[in-house]
Amino acid sequence: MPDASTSTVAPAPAAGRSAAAAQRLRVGQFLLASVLMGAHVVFVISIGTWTEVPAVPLWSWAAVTVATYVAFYVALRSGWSERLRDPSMTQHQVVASLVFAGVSYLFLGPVRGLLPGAMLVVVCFGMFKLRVRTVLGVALLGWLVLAAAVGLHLALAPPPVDPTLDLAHLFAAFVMFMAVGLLAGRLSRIRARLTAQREQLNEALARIEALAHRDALTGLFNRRFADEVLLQAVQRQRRQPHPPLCVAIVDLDHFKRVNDRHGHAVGDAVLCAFAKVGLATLRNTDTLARWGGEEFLLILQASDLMAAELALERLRTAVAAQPLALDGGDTLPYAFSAGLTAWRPGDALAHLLERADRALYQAKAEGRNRVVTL
Ligand SMILES: Nc1nc2c(ncn2[C@@H]2O[C@H](COP(=O)(O)OP(=O)(O)OP(=O)(O)O)[C@@H](O)[C@H]2O)c(=O)[nH]1
Repeated sequence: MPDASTSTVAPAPAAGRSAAAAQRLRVGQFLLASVLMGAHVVFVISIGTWTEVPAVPLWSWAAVTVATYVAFYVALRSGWSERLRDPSMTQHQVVASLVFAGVSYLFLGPVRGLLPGAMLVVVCFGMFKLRVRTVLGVALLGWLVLAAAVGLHLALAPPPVDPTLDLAHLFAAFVMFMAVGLLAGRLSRIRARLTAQREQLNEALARIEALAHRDALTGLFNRRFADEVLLQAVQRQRRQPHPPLCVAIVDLDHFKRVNDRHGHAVGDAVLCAFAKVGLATLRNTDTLARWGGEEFLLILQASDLMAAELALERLRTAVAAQPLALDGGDTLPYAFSAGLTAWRPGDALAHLLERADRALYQAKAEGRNRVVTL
């Protein structure tokens, strides 16, 4: 439905997802991360039980991990996270996951070498959302937790201790984490470029839509848009005749003379001055459009003929009170004639316009600078 007000600009297209869709996406991403973390917890408990890791630290680790994920879920679903700068809590989730994963190095016995790879997946989760510095920061934190777990593992291991494998894990984890951090930098630059391009496209689209509805000279709605508004108003009138609909064709008087005496530029300035006075004088539920040349169409929705006549008289008085200021201090008075009519049951759009046109013709014939109602 076109915007029928005289003063509003065509609305820009919706620029982003709705809040509900964004929330759904956050919860979806969180559930995916939870499934992966859940699988990790099951894996660690299985390996830990199999390798006879003491039950208390193993199950405590699992309980704290699960409780933390439940807390994240509640924070997301309840909307509490909306108060945070990042309502998806990506950074919090990545940090928590890296800490829990890092600690699990202590429980994985002979398969602990798999852990740096699993932690890398967590860091990768962050790189789509977080800034480079943050990704590098959380990756380093994850690595430090892993390093502490490796240190503790070596300290607790019965002698003789061979640290080669564990230090190799640590080295590989450092290289992989930092590499992903650097890749995150590239990704973040691409993301920033895409965001800027999307904003530019949205702005361009809004401008194009506005231009498609507007007359280039006066800034009023153009004939195409007025046609759409009028057609929809007539269709609505057919379904529901009340409140009434009035239409006026407004034509500037002796406009050819203005052009001939003062030049086309002054003629253009008169058209713009009329548009300005019209926008300032009419209600913003009325639609004033340039119909062509020095002719304008005024659609008054929810106005009966008496109200419409008053509106046009108000416009006539305003136009008379504000002649165009010319260079050199002179002023150029101008006036208009208007043919006004109201929609009648059975009227098609063409009937309405034809009656308004006849009324305008009569106004011109009766001496101009007046409103005739038919
Ligand atoms: N400056 C300017 N003139 C325009 C524009 N569009 C149409 N015109 C002029 O408007 C004038 C209209 O002249 P006519 O149709 O003879 O009407 P009029 O002189 O206003 O006479 P009445 O309508 O009978 O009062 C023509 O001279 C057109 O060239 C425009 O965008 N800018």
